[in-house]
Amino acid sequence: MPTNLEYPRMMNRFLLRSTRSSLPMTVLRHLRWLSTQPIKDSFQKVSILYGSQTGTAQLFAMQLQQALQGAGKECTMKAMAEVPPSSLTDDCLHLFLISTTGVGEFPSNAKSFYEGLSSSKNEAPAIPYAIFALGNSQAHPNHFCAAGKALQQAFQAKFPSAVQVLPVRLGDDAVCIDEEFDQWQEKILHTIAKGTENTDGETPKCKTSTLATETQAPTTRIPTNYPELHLLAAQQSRDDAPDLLDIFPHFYKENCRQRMEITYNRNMHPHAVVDTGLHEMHLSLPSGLSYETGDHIMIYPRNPDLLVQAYLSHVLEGVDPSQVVNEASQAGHYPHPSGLSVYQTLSHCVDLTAPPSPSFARWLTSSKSLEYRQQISQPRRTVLDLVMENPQADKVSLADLLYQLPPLQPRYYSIASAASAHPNELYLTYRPVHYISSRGSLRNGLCTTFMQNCKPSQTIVAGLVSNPAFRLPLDPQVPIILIGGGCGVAPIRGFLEELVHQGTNRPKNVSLFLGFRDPADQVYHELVEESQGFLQECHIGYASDGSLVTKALSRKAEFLHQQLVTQGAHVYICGGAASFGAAIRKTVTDLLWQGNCSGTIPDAEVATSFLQHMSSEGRWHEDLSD
Ligand SMILES: Cc1cc2nc3c(=O)[nH]c(=O)nc-3n(C[C@H](O)[C@H](O)[C@H](O)COP(=O)(O)O)c2cc1C
Repeated sequence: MPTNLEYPRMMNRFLLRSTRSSLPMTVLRHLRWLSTQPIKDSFQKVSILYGSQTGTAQLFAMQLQQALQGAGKECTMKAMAEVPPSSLTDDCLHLFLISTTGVGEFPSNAKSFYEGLSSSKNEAPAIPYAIFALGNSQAHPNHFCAAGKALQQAFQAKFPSAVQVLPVRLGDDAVCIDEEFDQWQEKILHTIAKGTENTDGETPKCKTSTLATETQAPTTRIPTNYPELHLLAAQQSRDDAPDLLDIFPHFYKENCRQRMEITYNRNMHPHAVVDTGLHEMHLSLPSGLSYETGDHIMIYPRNPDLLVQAYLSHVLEGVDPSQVVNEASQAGHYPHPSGLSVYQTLSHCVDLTAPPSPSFARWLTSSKSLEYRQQISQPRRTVLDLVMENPQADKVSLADLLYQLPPLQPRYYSIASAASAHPNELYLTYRPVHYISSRGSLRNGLCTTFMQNCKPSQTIVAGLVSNPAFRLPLDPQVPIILIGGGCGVAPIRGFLEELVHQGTNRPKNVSLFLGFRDPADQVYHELVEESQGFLQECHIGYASDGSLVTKALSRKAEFLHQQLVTQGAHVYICGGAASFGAAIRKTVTDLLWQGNCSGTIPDAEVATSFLQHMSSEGRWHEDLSD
């Protein structure tokens, strides 16, 4: 799920609902079993296990650990890969936080656990456990929380005696995952408290039927129970260092430990009054590094200096930015590299633009009845905003910030060039995000603004990410349908360039449907012209005059029906998940059955399963952003 365009997380459409009557039999069986077991001792010890690709599940795991330790529990936290399934015991509650990556895949630090579980023999004891799954339903509707669901199924199949103490919770990036996690965490604390308080022999009750629908705000926690930070006098300040590669290379993911030089970075529409047009960046590849057309790239941004200064002046008044956060003191709990100065940590390691978690926001605003989505996450209010708006509130310590804010994560982008045409460099197409929040403040996308401000000859820290599910078919006779909206043109540009580079023998069997805001966004005229030799259909439309891609697709219903149903075409959809991706999926589903061209797809249900079948056959490819 690349983000050539950074949008704030899409907000709530629906809440997950789970009722006891809709629970599978296996879960009901476990719940009945649970109600007869003396579980209070199991909950004295808690083990948190996370599988996280870009850090969110890990951050939630850390918050959970602090909340549990604050509640007096003995609590460990590890990546799932560090723990073999055979080591799980029944004297400890196991809490899994697991995201989904790739196309329905396990994060790399959870894969070995799942493989071990899948090959286990059914001899495990009654292990108590609960799962919080992370995913994005808009960007990945067919693989939503696939890893979390697969983990639960493997538990049920392989460890039939294991006890699921809460139904699996599917946290959705497209809704408000921080709030969903907060509610789940509250349930966990509540369940544990009930289990351990239950000293009179009464059996603990697991209120499964209401768990996923209750939305009352948690009120109790104040996030201050983390270990103390030890600060040392500055040795030598390197605050101007553009990255941490020389200072702390392990800060970056393994495939991201290289600098790439920017050779070109330009607004493709230089006369625009507002600088939100499509931009193109070229990066020179270090020797030995190669990519395939359709791959992604991860880029590490840093917080703008002005923002770091603002936090130092208004939030952390009196903190010396050159002091070094001491290595020895944090004993494995500190979430950032120790040995860095406060300034470096604020620049590179914490996301200063992220909204605080629900509990931190409540604490900052001294409000227990805060409407988190409406008041914090939708307008993307930051700790800086809340501190400046609530001068009477308690002072935020350096530890509050460093333990509570999400770690600054790399952002994914689709590569916009063909590897065959540019083996030593790659292109990115991105749109700088600047928008006015619902409370009237100007917001800038962190990574796109960082990229926009980069100059040629500067370097950035980046890494290639293979995307094997997003490749052109090897057989040139197979028809191809490319559908892109806005920044979704990036991977399509790569494919067109690849096809042009393959030469003139290609049959005329590629259809191109591109949609932009207005004609100024159509920055790839020349490439489209060069592609005419193999383009069977070519539609370029603009929202500004109503010539939408969905309308063009509907006009071509019969042709598309034939391509999809009888010609075995491959379809590629690239753009925003919530707006573009969902609209294209609906249009294609409708045209498949409403045109009733062949009579083989009689209704919407059959059309939907036809698309799912295309997806499992590897003919329906999506590259959608949040
Ligand atoms: C490259 C990539 C691929 C993803 N694939 C899926 C997916 O197949 N299914 C899904 O539900 N969510 C998917 N997501 C969304 C993540 O699961 C979601 O953003 C989650 O909060 C990330 O958690 P993490 O930072 O702990 O890895 C994907 C995200 C990225 C960046």
